[in-house]
Amino acid sequence: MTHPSEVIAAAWLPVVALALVDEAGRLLLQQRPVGKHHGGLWEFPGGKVDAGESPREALAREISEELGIAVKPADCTALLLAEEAREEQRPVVLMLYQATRWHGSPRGCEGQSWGWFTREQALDLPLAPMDRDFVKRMSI
Ligand SMILES: Nc1nc2c([nH]c(=O)n2[C@@H]2O[C@H](COP(=O)(O)OP(=O)(O)OP(=O)(O)O)[C@@H](O)[C@H]2O)c(=O)[nH]1
Repeated sequence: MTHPSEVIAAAWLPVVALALVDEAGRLLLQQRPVGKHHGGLWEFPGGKVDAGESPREALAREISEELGIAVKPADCTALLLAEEAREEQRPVVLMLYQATRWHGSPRGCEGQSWGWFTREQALDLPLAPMDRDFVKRMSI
């Protein structure tokens, strides 16, 4: 029998993203590769939740793959939620978490541009739509 969670996953795409906040209150943002959905726009690091993963497990995996740093799932706090329709594809449901603790120094493991930005600097970037909404709603 099909489990209800499989039916849900077939109808929408669960994506997690992490707002890493440094001691100065800046946010880590990275640029999406050109040619992909939202190519060239800036976003929080993260990605799709794989089958069998919890959102926080997916975050820890994606952050390690993309930035080469270790974040403990328990240090990621759920923050905000947004949803975006896509033509001919499942809508994305983006879950934003926040962390102020990690191990290691971030680097662009996938060749992406990235940096630390104040809220105002972030809002001056060409952000992905849901990410712009998140930064506006954040109280850092
Ligand atoms: N990781 C991430 N994805 C975001 C953000 N905002 C946002 O709209 N998305 C969208 O969420 C979807 C899934 O993200 P992803 O990073 O796994 O996408 P991808 O195309 O790189 O997947 P792939 O690694 O399987 O090729 C993409 O359509 C992406 O544009 C964000 O802040 N972080």
